[in-house]
Amino acid sequence: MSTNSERVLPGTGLGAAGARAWPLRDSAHTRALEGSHPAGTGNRSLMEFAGLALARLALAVVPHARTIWVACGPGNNGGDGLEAAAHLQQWGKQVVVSLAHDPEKSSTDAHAAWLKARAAGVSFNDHPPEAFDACLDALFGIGALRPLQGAYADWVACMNAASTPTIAVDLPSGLDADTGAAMPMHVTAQHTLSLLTLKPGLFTGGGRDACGDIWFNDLGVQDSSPPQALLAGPVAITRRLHASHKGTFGDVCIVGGAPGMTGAALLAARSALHGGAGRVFVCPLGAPELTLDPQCPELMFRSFDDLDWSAMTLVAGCGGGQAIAESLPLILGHAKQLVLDADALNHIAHSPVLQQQLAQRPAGHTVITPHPLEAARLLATTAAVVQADRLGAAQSLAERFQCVVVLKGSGTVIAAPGDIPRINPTGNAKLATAGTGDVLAGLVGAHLAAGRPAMQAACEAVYRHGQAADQWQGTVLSASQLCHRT
Ligand SMILES: NC(=O)C1=CN([C@@H]2O[C@H](COP(=O)(O)OP(=O)(O)OC[C@H]3O[C@@H](n4cnc5c(N)ncnc54)[C@H](O)[C@@H]3O)[C@@H](O)[C@H]2O)[C@@H](O)CC1
Ligand SMILES: [K+]
Repeated sequence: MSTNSERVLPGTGLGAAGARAWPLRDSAHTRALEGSHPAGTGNRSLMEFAGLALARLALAVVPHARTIWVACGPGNNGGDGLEAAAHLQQWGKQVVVSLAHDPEKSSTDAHAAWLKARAAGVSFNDHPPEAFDACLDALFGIGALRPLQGAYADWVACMNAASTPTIAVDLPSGLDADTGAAMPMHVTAQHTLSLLTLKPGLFTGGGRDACGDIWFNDLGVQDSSPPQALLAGPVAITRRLHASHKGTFGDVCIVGGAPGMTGAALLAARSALHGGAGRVFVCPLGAPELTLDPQCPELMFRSFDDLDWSAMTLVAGCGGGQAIAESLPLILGHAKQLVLDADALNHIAHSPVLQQQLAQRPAGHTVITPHPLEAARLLATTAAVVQADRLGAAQSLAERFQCVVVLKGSGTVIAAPGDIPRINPTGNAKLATAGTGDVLAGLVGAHLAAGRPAMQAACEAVYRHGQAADQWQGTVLSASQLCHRT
């Protein structure tokens, strides 16, 4: 095995350069994998490999650190920290370890690591050193069970307040490995080294903000079993045939824009056009007099009742307000390919009849793009419940409504019935502004119109949408600027 770890993603706001499709595995699978390799590879335990990989990463990312504080918890996460502490001390660092448990009661491996750290000359102190150049958060990994209290909470506060970097062992303490839900008290690290498996919780919910740069070391254990989720990889550039015409890339029709919300429909339409659709029609429900978008004269304006949209990809919602409600039965019943966003989803959430219509649409032709509150309305729950398990919520929606679901937010989740959910690695907080959701809906429409299967269309559009924000140099990105970049 290599003790060099691989960087999977840089911290938030730094783009997803170099990202590729990684398998993500939950803690139950990780424990089963650990159980099938109790002795690691060769004659070293997995913990010994983990400790060496951690110490090497620390040397690589904080090479000039002299004093390193290692905060160790009572389980094997703490054992990893003790192994790393022994190496770093032997390599000339001044290592201070804090423990709040009796090491005589640790697991066999963690006890052996404690003896090694003592033999190496590591200092032990039950409170953090007055000054330290870097810290290893080895408090809790996949075994964190309850909110952190007492000394553990104090140590987390100390790490988070320090101006020096924290490297989280396996995952930041207080973050749920499977869901990315962060406890009120959790570590905010600059680097996280995920061990043995890459956990889904690092990439969604509170994960990205808590982890910083995400690194991975498989500890020499190869795992070819199906993952519980996938990190979505970059979009392949598709070659457009020379012998193409505007019909080749499909027609998109945007239905939305209730009075005062015409801009939402225009944003979706411009985005579909710049996203590669052959022709884009707009049905602005609140502004029938509108016949031209001067900034995008390619768009064609029609009344919804007069347009033959039966062979088009429809994008419905986009500032549709109350006006979209009366068209939804027709749209759900007859649209060939369909993207449902915002107000369309809110109306569906309130109507069992529309819900049934949605679930009965032909498989593989519908994408819904809810944010957490819209997802909560559809699931008859709260946004907090959705955010506590974003993967689970997206998969439930996909199964219940038999469609592809794009659950927006930090680490957008894309789920389809019977498929492995994807977590998107691109995007940043510049997207947290009005209209970016309309841009995404239009872009999904363009990818569907180009003939992509619904899951692929959704994954590609979400990746490109986030990538455009990652590549944007300014600090503020408006939705209309975003339209042109995707
Ligand atoms: N699973 C694996 O394959 C491997 C695991 N390793 C490490 O071991 C970790 C998992 O070890 P464990 O299962 O021992 O779990 P943890 O080390 O995450 O913690 C579990 C221990 O903490 C206690 N605990 C949980 N929440 C607490 C709280 N709020 N306050 C006080 N005590 C609390 C539990 O009672 C238990 O004793 C991984 O995250 C990883 O760092 C590595 O050694 C290598 C391989
Ligand atoms: K940790």
